[in-house]
Parts: sequence; C-alpha cells; structure tokens
Amino acid sequence: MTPSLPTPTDTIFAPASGFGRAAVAVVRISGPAAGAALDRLAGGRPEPRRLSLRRLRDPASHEILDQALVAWLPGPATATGEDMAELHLHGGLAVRAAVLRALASVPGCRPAEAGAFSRRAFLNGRIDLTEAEGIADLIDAETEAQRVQALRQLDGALGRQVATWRETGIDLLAGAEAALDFADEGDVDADDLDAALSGRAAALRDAIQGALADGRRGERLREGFCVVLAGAPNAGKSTLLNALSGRDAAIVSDIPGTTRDTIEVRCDLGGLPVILVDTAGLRATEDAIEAEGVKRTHRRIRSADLVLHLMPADGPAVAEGLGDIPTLRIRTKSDLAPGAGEGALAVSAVTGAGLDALLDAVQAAAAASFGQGDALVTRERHRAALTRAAGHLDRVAAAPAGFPPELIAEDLRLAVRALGEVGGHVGVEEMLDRLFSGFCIGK
Ligand SMILES: Nc1nc2c(ncn2[C@@H]2O[C@H](COP(=O)(O)OP(=O)(O)OP(=O)(O)O)[C@@H](O)[C@H]2O)c(=O)[nH]1
Ligand SMILES: [K+]
Ligand SMILES: [Mg+2]
Repeated sequence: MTPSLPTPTDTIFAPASGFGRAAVAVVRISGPAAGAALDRLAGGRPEPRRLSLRRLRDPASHEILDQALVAWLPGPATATGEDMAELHLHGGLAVRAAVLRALASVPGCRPAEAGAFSRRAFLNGRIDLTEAEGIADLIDAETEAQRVQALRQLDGALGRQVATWRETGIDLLAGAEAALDFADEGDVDADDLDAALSGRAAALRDAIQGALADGRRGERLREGFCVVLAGAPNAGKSTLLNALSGRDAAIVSDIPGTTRDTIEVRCDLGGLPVILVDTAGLRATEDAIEAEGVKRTHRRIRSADLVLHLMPADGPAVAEGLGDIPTLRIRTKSDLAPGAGEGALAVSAVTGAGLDALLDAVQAAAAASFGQGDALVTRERHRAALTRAAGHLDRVAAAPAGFPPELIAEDLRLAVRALGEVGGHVGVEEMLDRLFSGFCIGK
C-alpha cells in the first residue's frame, strides 16, 4: 500500500482492446460499483472468475444491447485490487458505443483516463512503480530484446532486488538507532557496533554499485542504439538511410544540402532496437537554414552511440574524424569506383553491394553496446535514486570511529528513503501523473 495517497472511490470503465472494428471488444470496469454495473446491465453477477454468456440491456430502456461474455471479479485479488468486471462484447463500433453509454448511466461510473487501471493497481499495492513502468515499457516494446527486458521488470526483477536492499537498509537503520539509545548507557562497546555497521553498509553499497556499473545497458535498450549517418553533402547519407531501413524516409537529390532536419527511423536489427539518424551534410555554408542543420548534425553526432562517416568512393577519403564517438568509415557509391577504398566498408545503394555487411556491422556494434546479461536498471529515475542511496551508504561505511551516531542514522534514513523511491514507496506523487498519463486508455 502507498498510504500517503488517497485511493479512488469512483468506478471507472474503458475498452481494454484496441479501437476500430474487431471480433471481440473487451470493456473493463473497476471500482466499488463494478458489481452494480453488472446488476444493471447483465441482470446480475455471475459466479466469480467465470465467463458467462449474458444479454446486456440498457438499464433505462431495457433494450438489448448485445450478447456478451461477462466476468465478475470481486476484489481485492484483482488486477487493480478493486472489484472488477469484464464485458467481452461483439467488436462492432455501435455495440461498444451503446454499452459504454449504458455504463456511463450507472451511478458512480465514469470513463477511465489513460493509465487509470494501472494507477489503481499501484495505489492498492498490487504492483510497485517498477512493475508499472514494466507495463508501460511492454506496451511500447518494438523489438524482442525490449519486450524481454520489460517483461523482466514487470515480473518484479528490479522491484524485488531493491526491496531486499531496502530491508537491509532498514535493518542497518534499526541497528544505528539502537546504538543511539545505548550510547548513553555505556554498557555496549560502541566501537564494535560501528565496525559491524560500516562493514554491512559497505557491502550494501557495493551491491548497489554493482548493479549501477552496467554501462547503462538497460536504459540504452529502452531508448535504442543510436546510429548517426554523417558526412559531406551528397555523400549519399539519405540514400543509405532509405536503403538500410527499407523505407522512403528521407528526400534524396543530386543537390548538395538537400537534408536540413535530422530524420530518424527506428529499426529492428535482429531483435535489437536501432535508431538510424540521417543528418545535414557537413560543410561551411552561408545559408542560415542549412547552417542550423549543420549545427544539429554536430549535436546528434555528440549523442550518437555509433557514427557512420560516409565518403563517396569516387572522391577522396577524408582523414579527419568526427569527434571521439565510435565511428565506422564507409565508402558510398561503390558502383562508381569499384575497388576504391580498400579495407573500408564499401556500399552501393544502387547495386545493394555491401549493405548486408554494413547491417551486420551495425548489429554487432549494437549487440556489443547492449552487452551480455540482463540489466536491472532501465530508467534514469532508478539510476538517480540508487546512486543517491549508494552515496549515503558510502558515507556510513567511511565514517571514522567516534563519528556522531545521529549523522550515521540520518544517512541510513536517506539511503532507505532513496531505495523506497524506486518502488514508489515514498516521494513519488509528482511523477505518477507523468508515468500513468503515458499509458493508453484501458490500461
Ligand atoms: N551511383 C550512385 N549514386 C548514389 C548512391 N547513393 C546516392 N547516390 C546519389 O548521390 C546523390 C546524393 O544523394 P543523397 O542521398 O541525397 O546524399 P546526402 O548525403 O543525403 O546529401 P545531403 O542531404 O545534400 O547532404 C543523389 O543523386 C543520389 O542518387 C550510390 O550508391 N550510387
Ligand atoms: K543531396
Ligand atoms: Mg540528405
């Protein structure tokens, strides 16, 4: 439970399946009036947790709205922790609209806003914040690796680990507070207590830092591996972006300076999320708009995970690099100068030569960047809180003998608090809206 936040008293409903026509449309209802909604529309509540075929009627006109499979799910052992009901309707637009209208006429029932069901699940302690984030990530997952990571988090991998750390922190805090109490009595050896406490604080700090030392794998997997295509105007960047992504995403022309805005295409390379970014060609220019484009190119290069530095095979190879970001030098238009650029990756968007080898190289770089093994930390939010916790524990571990026990207890309290933030046990009100409003209606 998250006692600081009030639990809702109204009842919400929303289609849980997608919009548009379908064979079946599922409407979920959650809240204290869920049972009453079934009484009114379905003529009563069927046996709990069984799908039963019912006629749904408009409560006012008694007109039949649909023949539906109906489920009655009394709380608290439900997804939201509240009484819930599900209506599996025929998936026509008019059917769904009529049933939603009828539900809105039930006293205490109103349409759900985005993420409202997950929010209630969190408020009622059915999921912690990391699991709620896992749901959001699972819905957003575009590739296999993202799906697996989101499912791990939804399954509680991060939440359980942090809860265990928090328990340890609470233990340490209890020990420190006991030491505070005994300090006056003088019958315990304060030095022994200090040594044990700092040893355990150091171990906890090390465990947290171990999880943080993951090269931001988890965040990267959520965000995608960013590959920036850069080079002189007309190097063939936009053509290559289109060829690699199999989409006509960027405008191609023989006029140098065609691309001004950066253009992003998200791709799935062997299950890994890769973002290909086309940029404005790099050159000194008098044209204010093109100059802004060049500025953006430099910005994107700085935030790239990998830069593809493109040079036409029928021109000179450029010696200077584009900064210290990992870079692959690519000779483009290899059809125009076969054999040029020995050693470099040579590609032709016209013949398709070298494209598979380039995709393999990008995929290998992405795989190396995402690394082996599962990351626990998947968001900056987790990283910030865990880093703070480790910092407080470090102060406890490093405290010299005779350090005021009040200050040690305060650091432990702050460490426990920071760990609590990860699962949403403390101090999260302000970020709930942000998280849950990113969900779809019905989730
Ligand atoms: N023969 C040949 N021509 C190519 C190849 N790739 C691109 N081109 C041509 O090169 C010209 C420039 O291509 P773009 O893709 O617009 O080049 P860009 O690097 O995006 O250019 P800017 O956006 O102006 O910086 C176009 O006329 C393309 O058709 C290739 O592999 N072979
Ligand atoms: K061009
Ligand atoms: Mg271009």
